[in-house]
Amino acid sequence: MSRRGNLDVSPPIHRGMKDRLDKDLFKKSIPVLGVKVTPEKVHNIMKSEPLRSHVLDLPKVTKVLHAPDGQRIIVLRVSSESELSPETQEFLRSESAELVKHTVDLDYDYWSVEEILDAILPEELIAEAPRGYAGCGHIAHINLNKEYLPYKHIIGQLILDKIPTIKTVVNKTENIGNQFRVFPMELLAGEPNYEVTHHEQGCKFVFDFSKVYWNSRLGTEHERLVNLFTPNDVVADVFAGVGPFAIPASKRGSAVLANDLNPESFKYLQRNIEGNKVSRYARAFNEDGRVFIRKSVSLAYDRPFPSYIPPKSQSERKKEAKVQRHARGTNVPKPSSPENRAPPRRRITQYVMNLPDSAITFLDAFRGLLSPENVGKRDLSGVYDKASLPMVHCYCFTKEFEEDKAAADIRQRVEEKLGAPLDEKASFHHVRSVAPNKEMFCVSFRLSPEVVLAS
Ligand SMILES: C[S@@+](CC[C@H](N)C(=O)[O-])C[C@H]1O[C@@H](n2cnc3c(N)ncnc32)[C@H](O)[C@@H]1O
Repeated sequence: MSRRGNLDVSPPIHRGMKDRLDKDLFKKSIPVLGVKVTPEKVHNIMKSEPLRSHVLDLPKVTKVLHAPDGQRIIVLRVSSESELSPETQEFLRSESAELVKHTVDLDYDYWSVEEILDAILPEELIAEAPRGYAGCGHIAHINLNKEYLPYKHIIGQLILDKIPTIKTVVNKTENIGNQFRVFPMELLAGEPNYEVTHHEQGCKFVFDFSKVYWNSRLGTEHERLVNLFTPNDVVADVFAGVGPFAIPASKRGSAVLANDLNPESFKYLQRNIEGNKVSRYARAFNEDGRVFIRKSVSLAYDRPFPSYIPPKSQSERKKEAKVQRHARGTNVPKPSSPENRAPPRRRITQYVMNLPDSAITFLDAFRGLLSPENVGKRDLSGVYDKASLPMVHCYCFTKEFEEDKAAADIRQRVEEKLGAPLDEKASFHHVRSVAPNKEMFCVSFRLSPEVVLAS
């Protein structure tokens, strides 16, 4: 029960309400006392020591009212005079303040999602009741356990009504997504509009939440990896989704080949590349991951990326404009752009593989990656160097919770697929606990000559 002083301000209980949220039933009138004073006295009396602690302090409820006779009423959190101490009563008399009756009316808009839910759910369901949602643009996404399903539309309507930025509420209906990691979902409340605009790492992502993979909980991991990359890198993102690694990496100057097999992800990936103005450094592909890995070296070699030019500061732009104005009409040669001087980027330096269920099973695609059978007659000498072959960042799940055991389990599965040992510098980063006995890790390692030149 929610109390303010002696007042019970919790919503009325309506257990058993299921299919439809009847907002009209959430009304409560609470009798209280008010102190009637002249407008000039309001401030001093409210702040005075004897009265201060008795003034009503409910969020969203006015504490000073205008009386029809021009006086003001300071609303108190007591319902009878006997709840005021003798000193307070004496103080009010000395100020010629009159005690009057007043009613505080609360309705549906007053209470929070949790307070109303607690008034509706059977008592045995309250402790474990869903207390939050994952937000993605204008969509709130919840994952209800089956005992809460009879209340799903009420829960959806509550979130919709109470959270101003939310326009659509969905429930994930199964835990098993399809090949593209897209989960079936049902609309609980709001508009059936699933195209969202979501921001991460200063980039804007547009995508259809019902047709592509997106997980806002991976934001920190996306950022961690992108921070490892530099403008010297050419990154091949094998399972790119709508671009949460690829777009921020290219915005920071890395060149990126981004691939996803889901045609919907590919469509939004292209749209996000354009929308974030990174087409110079990012290209989208729509291939199976294995095919993409095999082609990646040739893709970067045949159509190298221009070197990175950092955006000019305002003062640099002004200075350049001045030089150009000065040079106009004279024979002063135009300064050559830094792009013309720096070599183009054609060597892949990083592979990102975020498909944790099965990414490890794609690792054999790196065997013979740089072999003539895979790259044809292309001359890779001077491009790839045995000592600095590409890094691979491969996401995976393991049942092992302890870092040592998890690393041993992952190492064994990775080495089996690569057909070669990982070097001792390989690192194993714990990303998050997905479920009991399901830990997500990222293993990062450098490809070895033995693997990439295997026949
Ligand atoms: C777990 S999501 C990761 C997406 C994105 N990188 C992220 O971090 O949010 C895996 C992605 O792999 C794509 N995918 C699944 N199977 C694939 C395959 N065989 N080849 C290429 N992409 C695939 C899915 O469509 C999905 O977008």
